[in-house]
Amino acid sequence: MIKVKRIAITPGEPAGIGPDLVLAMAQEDWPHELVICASSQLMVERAAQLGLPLDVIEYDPARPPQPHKAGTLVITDCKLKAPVIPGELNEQNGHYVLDTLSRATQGCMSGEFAAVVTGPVHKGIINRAGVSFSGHTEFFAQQSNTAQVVMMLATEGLRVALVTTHIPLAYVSKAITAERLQQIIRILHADLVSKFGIEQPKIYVCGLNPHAGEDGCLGKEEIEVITPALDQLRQEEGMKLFGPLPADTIFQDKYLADADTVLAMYHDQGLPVLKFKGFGKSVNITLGLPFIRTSVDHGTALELAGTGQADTGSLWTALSHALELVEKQT
Ligand SMILES: NC(=O)C1=CN([C@@H]2O[C@H](COP(=O)(O)OP(=O)(O)OC[C@H]3O[C@@H](n4cnc5c(N)ncnc54)[C@H](O)[C@@H]3O)[C@@H](O)[C@H]2O)C=CC1
Ligand SMILES: NCC(=O)COP(=O)(O)O
Repeated sequence: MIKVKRIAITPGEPAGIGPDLVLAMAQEDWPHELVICASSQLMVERAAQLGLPLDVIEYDPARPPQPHKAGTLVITDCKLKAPVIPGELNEQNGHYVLDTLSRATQGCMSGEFAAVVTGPVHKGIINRAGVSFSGHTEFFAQQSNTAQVVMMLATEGLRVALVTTHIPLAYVSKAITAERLQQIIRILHADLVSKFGIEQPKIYVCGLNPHAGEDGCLGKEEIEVITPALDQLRQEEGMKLFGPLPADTIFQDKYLADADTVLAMYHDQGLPVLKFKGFGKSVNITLGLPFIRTSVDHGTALELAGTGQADTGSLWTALSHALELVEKQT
């Protein structure tokens, strides 16, 4: 019999679809306890707007974890700073969102929670609230004092990891140093072995420039940085790395049938392909953190908040994936 674990869930931006999705997911039984880091008032109001039954249970860390029962929500209350209107961002609640993430981090770091699953946040409104914030990935890394983490999204038949995450395109080339690339690949390799049970991961690496630089006439990063960094890892650490290959032709069956993951150089080089294949059925996983963190593949979809039209597919995938990782760990 499996031991019941506590999984933290952060619904994210209160005016977005995160609360709706969490409420919809809560309508089924789950084998582990789900602890929602959010405002109880928000969840009760949104449940009423959606016409969903809800029995709120105040979170008690002293109580042994219980499997999640359909129609209930165990909530560790985080106070809103302002009332919420679905679909309307309010910068006064920027700090509320960060409070929910900090509560989850603190619980994951102390061992209170076995994992955290995050709903979508709105990066812009958190910045408008006066906090420099580029994403959960960077926030959790900073809060857990982790120097380097890796963003990887996965859907049926494809995993895509990123060398750079939420930075302007103009900064990407400078950010791709041999040191960073090697750190990222080591984390990716280690987690594919330990978390995904792949003995000798095969990592297919994209070039940065069109046609992977075309022998240097369309850009020199492949020759000066990427190829030497990969060669060193192949020779000294025995990793199975392929490339750098042109990003416009790497995503074809010939390579994907063999690849355990594709490593893209930047956000919009890899994620559009992944989302074209599996938007709404993908999970975002942060590798290299001292705890398990999975997330949805989509954003706040403000126009759908409170309508009951938002699709729960990605949250379901993210939660199922977190539970798999938790069970594998034990
Ligand atoms: N995990 C996270 O916290 C993420 C947050 N974001 C943030 O979300 C905000 C809005 O970003 P957008 O680029 O507009 O992306 P979005 O994912 O919110 O919306 C893109 C399109 O997909 C639709 N959509 C998204 N999720 C859906 C769902 N579950 N069911 C049905 N339709 C859905 C929306 O209605 C819209 O048409 C931004 O601030 C962005 O930074 C974006 C991606 C991930
Ligand atoms: N495109 C992924 C995204 O924006 C979510 O990033 P994060 O908030 O999980 O770091």
